[in-house]
Amino acid sequence: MDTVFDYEDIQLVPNKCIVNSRSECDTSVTLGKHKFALPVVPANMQTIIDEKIAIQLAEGGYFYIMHRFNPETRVDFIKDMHARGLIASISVGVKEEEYGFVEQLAADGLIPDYVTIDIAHGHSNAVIRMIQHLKKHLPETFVIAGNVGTPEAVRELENAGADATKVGIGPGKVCITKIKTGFGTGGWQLAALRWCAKAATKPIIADGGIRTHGDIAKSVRFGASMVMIGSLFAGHEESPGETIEKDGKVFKEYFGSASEFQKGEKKNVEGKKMHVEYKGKLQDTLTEMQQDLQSSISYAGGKKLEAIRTVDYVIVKNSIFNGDKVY
Ligand SMILES: NC(=O)C1=CN([C@@H]2O[C@H](COP(=O)(O)OP(=O)(O)OC[C@H]3O[C@@H](n4cnc5c(N)ncnc54)[C@H](OP(=O)(O)O)[C@@H]3O)[C@@H](O)[C@H]2O)C=CC1
Ligand SMILES: Nc1nc2c(ncn2[C@@H]2O[C@H](COP(=O)(O)O)[C@@H](O)[C@H]2O)c(=O)[nH]1
Repeated sequence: MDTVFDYEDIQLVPNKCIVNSRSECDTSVTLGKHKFALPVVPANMQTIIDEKIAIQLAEGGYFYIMHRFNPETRVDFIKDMHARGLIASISVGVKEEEYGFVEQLAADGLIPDYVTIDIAHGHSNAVIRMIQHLKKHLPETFVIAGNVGTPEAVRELENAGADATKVGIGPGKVCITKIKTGFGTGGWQLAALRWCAKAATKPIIADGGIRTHGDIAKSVRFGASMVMIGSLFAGHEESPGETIEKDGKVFKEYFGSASEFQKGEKKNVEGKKMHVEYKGKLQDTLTEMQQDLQSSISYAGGKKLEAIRTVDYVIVKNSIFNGDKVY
């Protein structure tokens, strides 16, 4: 591993513009059999997505991944999404009961379009076994496996049959893995993404650490096909979770999937809870993200997302904000 860096340390270098308007730039991306409006997916966390948001995103042409924390609702969720003519994209864990769940889906002919194996330490035999189980019983389903932070892990999960791997251990806003265990890609997520992308032969989803819309373009430059985002999607009108008022300002809760609040117990806690300022409508954020990414594509000197993948970059080591606050 050579030089490491993170989102803050990088600036992309502009190329000559070839469009007359940023609206000419196409931010769409294909993952598996479907095309989506943005290379962005809200995190599969309980304070980020619920059934209503999943429908809103799918109807709007955005990718989504439903979380796995109400396991008993997943069958009806798949049926409902398919009845509406929408993609069904769910998450699973690796505990014993999940094997039976996958077999039941296959027996009932309920085939999710996407299944994400959502585990903290994805470079494990438990995840490899689940990939193989999914591929055996649901061969048509696109399987996303994670999370990992090394090229070895990407190769092993791809070889086991994963259609995409999710990279990011510890860079999340409500993550405390890096502090509690000393491990992860926190602080060097962008470099880890580049390292993993060099080994990957299938799509990579960069997960965690996105703090500004420009970080999406940087992720694409360093090899991501899709970017998973939690904190920037927290705090919207539609966001699940408690709303509080403090000093005349409205906040909404955002908690980690490995937090005490999610688990209901203080065991192997690797996540925390925070309150984020109310952000208004989710669609407004998605629209702004799309406009910013269209602008990124224009600076890359192209009309499509692919233009970003080859731009030059410089390492500026934590100086790009120059004391400015972004949000
Ligand atoms: N992206 C990230 O950086 C991180 C994300 N998370 C999120 O938190 C949620 C909970 O994750 P997770 O605890 O994996 O899920 P689960 O609580 O469902 O645990 C899955 C299984 O893996 C075992 N397990 C968990 N961590 C380890 C480990 N480090 N080594 C060996 N076995 C392990 C668990 O056993 P046991 O509990 O007995 O060890 C359990 O049997 C997920 O949504 C995940 O995405 C959590 C931490 C980091
Ligand atoms: N270490 C932990 N990571 C977590 C936990 N819950 C979720 N996550 C990861 O964070 C990203 C979102 O990151 P953000 O910077 O965009 O907010 C999410 O997709 C998970 O991979 C947790 O409890 N601990």
